[in-house]
Amino acid sequence: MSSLLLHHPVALSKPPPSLHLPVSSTNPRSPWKIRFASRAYAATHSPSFGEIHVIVGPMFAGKTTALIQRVQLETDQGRRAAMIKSDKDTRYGLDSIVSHDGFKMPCWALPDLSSFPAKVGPLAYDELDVIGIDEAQFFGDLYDFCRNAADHDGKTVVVAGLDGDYLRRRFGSVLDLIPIADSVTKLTARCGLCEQRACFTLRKTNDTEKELIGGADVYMPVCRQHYVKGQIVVEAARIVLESQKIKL
Ligand SMILES: Nc1ncnc2c1ncn2[C@@H]1O[C@H](COP(=O)(O)OP(=O)(O)O)[C@@H](O)[C@H]1O
Ligand SMILES: Cc1cn([C@H]2C[C@H](O)[C@@H](COP(=O)(O)O)O2)c(=O)[nH]c1=O
Repeated sequence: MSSLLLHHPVALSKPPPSLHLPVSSTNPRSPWKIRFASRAYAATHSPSFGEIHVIVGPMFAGKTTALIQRVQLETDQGRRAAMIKSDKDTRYGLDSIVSHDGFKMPCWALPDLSSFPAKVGPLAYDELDVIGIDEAQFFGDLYDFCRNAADHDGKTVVVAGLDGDYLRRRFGSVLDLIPIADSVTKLTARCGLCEQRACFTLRKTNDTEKELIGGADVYMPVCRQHYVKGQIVVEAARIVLESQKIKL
């Protein structure tokens, strides 16, 4: 399974950690000594810190495409990367992340993120520079995993997921990452009804559970106007169906 660690054919070593030490060259108390000591300390003690980049948006906004492109770019630059997705999403099998346009990348499909280091092997985990996570809304341990990976393990974590569900409520812990993220990107899709910018996902069926795996058969990206109108239509249909059930 180590083939799922994506890497460039030419092995490059990790870049050295950058020095951001507040040493002033005008310090009257032996500036060179302080600067030298600080650099020596940093070289031996400074861990290389990671980063967290979050990509959110409605369905069909291009989140998976952006994640694949970002991780591909990293591997092209010689960094070692692995992709993870939730094993709840079985739409395209479990061995690949696949965008709605058909772009693919091999991945680990896992029930949770904490099992990843053991699954991949501790040595292989240590060597990883970049971890991509798709369908992040489905991971209950998303926050702890990403924080540890970036703060303590020096990983660059790129996370793609839904910020909101079909009722526009927060989805999983994706939003909890914002305070610990280096960057947050909200992508938009095209409204399935008017082609305007779409920020929301409309569920076209009467199902009410929060988690319901599906694609264009169940969901449509919509603008604000069509989200509000669409909710009224779906709710009206639900009431009609409920009343018919009662009569039967
Ligand atoms: N029914 C559809 N509605 C909207 N976009 C679609 C549909 N089917 C395929 N697409 C394509 O899906 C692409 C986005 O795919 P993807 O990166 O998987 O999005 P996300 O991960 O945000 O759901 C769009 O650029 C669009 O070309
Ligand atoms: C809105 C919404 C979506 N889901 C599911 C449907 C899909 O399986 C994924 C999202 O996939 P994508 O890569 O963002 O296209 O999430 C859900 O379970 N509940 C919802 O409310």
